[in-house]
Amino acid sequence: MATNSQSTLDEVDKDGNVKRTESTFRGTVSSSDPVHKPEAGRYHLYVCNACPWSQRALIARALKGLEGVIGVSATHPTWQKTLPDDDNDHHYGWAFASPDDPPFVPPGGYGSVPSGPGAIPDPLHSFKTVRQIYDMAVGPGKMSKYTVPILWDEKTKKVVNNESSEIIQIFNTAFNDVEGVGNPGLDLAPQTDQERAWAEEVDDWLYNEVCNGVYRSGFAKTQGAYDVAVTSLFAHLDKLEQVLSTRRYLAGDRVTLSDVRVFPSLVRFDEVYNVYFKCNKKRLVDYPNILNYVRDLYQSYPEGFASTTDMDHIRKHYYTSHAALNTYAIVPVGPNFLKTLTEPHDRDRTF
Ligand SMILES: N[C@@H](CCC(=O)N[C@@H](CS)C(=O)NCC(=O)O)C(=O)O
Repeated sequence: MATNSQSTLDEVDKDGNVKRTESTFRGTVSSSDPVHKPEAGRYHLYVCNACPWSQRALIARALKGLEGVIGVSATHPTWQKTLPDDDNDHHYGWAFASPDDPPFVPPGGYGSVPSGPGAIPDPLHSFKTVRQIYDMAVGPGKMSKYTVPILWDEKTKKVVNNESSEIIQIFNTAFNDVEGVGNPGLDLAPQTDQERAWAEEVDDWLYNEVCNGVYRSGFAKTQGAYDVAVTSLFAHLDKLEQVLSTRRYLAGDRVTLSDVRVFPSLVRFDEVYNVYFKCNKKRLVDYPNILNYVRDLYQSYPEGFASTTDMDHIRKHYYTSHAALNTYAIVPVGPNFLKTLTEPHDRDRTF
């Protein structure tokens, strides 16, 4: 396993398999937590709109109506040098910008990328990079990776949690008694023991083989590692297609956290993973049930699923951030998947 990997791109074992390290901060917000109590205006969410794990947090925040209670900042989609004045530091990662700032030059030195309207600078500390957030929380040089999303506690100046699957659970439960929450009664958790067991199983294989499976395919550093990852990815997309032939949502008769977890990976598939990560055995549009499921979420819950889908940032980020994979930072034309998403679906008639 590569040590001190500074990005998922470099987290590979000796056989070229991607091995994602666990998230570091696993705290929670709760009235029974000794430190992080639920309060309006105390917590801030740092994201990149292009990042699927960040979009999970944005969807949960929007569905629960937490916009007035938890602020958000969104980085520029193109990675930058995070210590630009230090010639001995070679880390590239997330940097903040405002839509009026000059375009960023991608890491390979070619091209020029405007932030687009989706970038939101940091209002709390005017942080220039995500690296500075971690440096403030734990001190410089303590972290080897600087990932988003981050749930930040402004009162203690600490990172509460940087694991998307847990941030969405915090958003679902922690702030329901706080004034100003738009949708405190909405429960995104599975409701019965049976649904909970099923959700756990589905979440597990979807995370390993699909959501992370696209990265295991796209960042693999040997043919063998890629072959294993991509074969399993399509076997599990076939399985998802089957699952969605008998149920409208993943884990129950309404939207749950399982849908929140998988949607961001599916919505990126045809624009990015199919091309950039070499996941091109099939496209998402070749799976009728999956396609209509994504359309259903996008159209039926636009505040959660559509408003948080920033296809401009999605396309810009992947194609312009990794000099080793796309030196000249050319963004391919794409199939206009957003248009496909607005076309009619059959889910309400089928279920
Ligand atoms: N397990 C984390 C993964 C977060 C993650 O890998 N985020 C990516 C963005 S898509 C990141 O910030 N990568 C920075 C890097 O690899 O240097 C979660 O689900 O929250």
